[in-house]
Amino acid sequence: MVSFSRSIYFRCREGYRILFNPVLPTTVPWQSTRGYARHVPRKSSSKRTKYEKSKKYVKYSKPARMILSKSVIAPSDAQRSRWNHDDFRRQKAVVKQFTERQQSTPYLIGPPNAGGFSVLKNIEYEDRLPLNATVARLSSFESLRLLPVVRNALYGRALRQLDEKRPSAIQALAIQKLMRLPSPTVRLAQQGLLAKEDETDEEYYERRRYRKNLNKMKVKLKSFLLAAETGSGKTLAYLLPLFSMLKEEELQSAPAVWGLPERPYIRSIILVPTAELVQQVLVQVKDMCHDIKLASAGLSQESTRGVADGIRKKQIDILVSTPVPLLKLIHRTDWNLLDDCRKIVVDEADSLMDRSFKDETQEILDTPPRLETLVFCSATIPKTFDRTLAQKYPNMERIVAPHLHQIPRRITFSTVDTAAKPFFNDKRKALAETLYNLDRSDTDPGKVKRIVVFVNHRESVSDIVEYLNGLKIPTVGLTRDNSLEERSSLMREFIRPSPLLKDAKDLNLVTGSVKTLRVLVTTDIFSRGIDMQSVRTIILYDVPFSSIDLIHRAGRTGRMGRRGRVILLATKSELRPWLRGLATTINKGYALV
Ligand SMILES: Nc1ncnc2c1ncn2[C@@H]1O[C@H](COP(=O)(O)OP(=O)(O)OP(=O)(O)O)[C@@H](O)[C@H]1O
Repeated sequence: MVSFSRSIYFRCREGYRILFNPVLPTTVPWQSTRGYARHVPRKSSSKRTKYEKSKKYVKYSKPARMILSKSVIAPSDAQRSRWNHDDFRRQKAVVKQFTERQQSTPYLIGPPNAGGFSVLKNIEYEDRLPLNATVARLSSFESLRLLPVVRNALYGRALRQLDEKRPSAIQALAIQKLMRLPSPTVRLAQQGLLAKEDETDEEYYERRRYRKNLNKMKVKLKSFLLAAETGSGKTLAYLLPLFSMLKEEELQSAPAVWGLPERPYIRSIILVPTAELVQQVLVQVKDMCHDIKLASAGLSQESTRGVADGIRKKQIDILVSTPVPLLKLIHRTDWNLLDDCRKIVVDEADSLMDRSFKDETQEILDTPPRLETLVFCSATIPKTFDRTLAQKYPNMERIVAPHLHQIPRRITFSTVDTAAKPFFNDKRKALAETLYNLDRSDTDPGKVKRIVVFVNHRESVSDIVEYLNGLKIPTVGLTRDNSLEERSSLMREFIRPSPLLKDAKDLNLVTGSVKTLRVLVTTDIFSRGIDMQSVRTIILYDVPFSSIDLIHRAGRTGRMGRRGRVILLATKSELRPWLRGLATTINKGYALV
């Protein structure tokens, strides 16, 4: 094996070539090496793309890391003869030229030839919020501008099991930014333009006149994007400021702020993509709102018509909903149901703004006449989502956590080559063997080990469940075809802490061939947002369609500081060079693209 220290061209995703100059010689295949990279136009001018010919074409190099494949490190004679010796001189020049630009941390350019897998926006280090200074300063909830009633509910309800209650990075940054200015409604109250309990008739008419004029003025919408890695506490990052803002508005004015006291209203909405997430978020909202004294409700495709119609008659501070049922309700109502809605949170925003949901979500966002605060929240920023946001909300404030698009380093990622002996490309065999190994491993001693297996298509679920149960490995399957009750009861089981083995007789573990496992086989319906705290191992039975799916599926484990393990099963045809390098990329903590 030769030591490799020379420039090398890579064909990168967009079809351009990248000239990569390693700084250190490397001899180990798949080793990630540090160097400098720049785009290089194709030699033949007829083959150059419009962009390569344009003046905008960027010529400078950037610090970069690359996973080098075997053919690069141990090249064949034919490959070696193609290398141009001039490159070596050029490499020196490039490095010299860009030593001043070295301050930024090296980033991963992305797996070469990764096809459609890489779809995320590459976020430069400079665009990620610096963690150290700001977050160190905001290391306790007391240092954040939250109403005491909200902080008490947080300590007494959401984080009651924790001895040390500290905000996560995204929570500190989000609360600080969202609570920076009083909301327009609070400002109106401070100017005496909102109803008071004991106002005289003159005051009332005076105030209505002012308000009428103010209402005609367009409210300036403040929009935010909260983006942080999975399991980093984004739900509380938007809930705490939302509770605080709503309560602050209430405390500044009499109950009649929102119109006549008897009139129904919806003051804020949290949009989520699935009925399971409505349930999960609503449980947390209701739990805290019990102490904070705010009214909440939930709406999803599983809600009965009676529940939906009931929402029109209530005074609701926070409505948690999926887009389509809410839109149907808006259409069925002959007044503007969202007349008083001033705040909207779009959770899992990249999914709600993609092709399947975009029109419905946007229609809801355009309905409230006086929307003041709009918060998008996501663990991934795909390129298309980024373009939509830039187009629709150019003034949006982006709160991007430093580790976005990284799979947390406490998660160990490994790949099983199912082509190897003794599986011979039989994935089901490889899965069973992996499960037997996990059964014997010493993670979670004395407890039931919960394992989630993700597949790409729901048709495969029943097949795998049948196979594993045939081998006496206790397995359940879950797809959209199951009823909401079945889905909820399984979700509850996997969300709760793992039971002790001696208490788990009903799981059939005693008669099974494995003694500690409980396996769930499912599709992407379980991959977003669901907070499965006791799941330590995720098995990716199929290679996910894209880096987005990979991040969300892997993110069901290793949540909020816990450890986890992700195992990818890949057949020979799936195990392309970039996929081999993926484990190294992830385990070294590089951001995916
Ligand atoms: N400050 C905190 N300290 C400790 N645990 C916390 C804190 N904030 C939230 N958690 C817990 O962390 C877990 C993950 O939170 P959450 O579900 O909000 O993550 P997320 O970032 O929305 O993940 P995803 O992107 O997968 O939806 C939850 O169980 C939550 O209760």
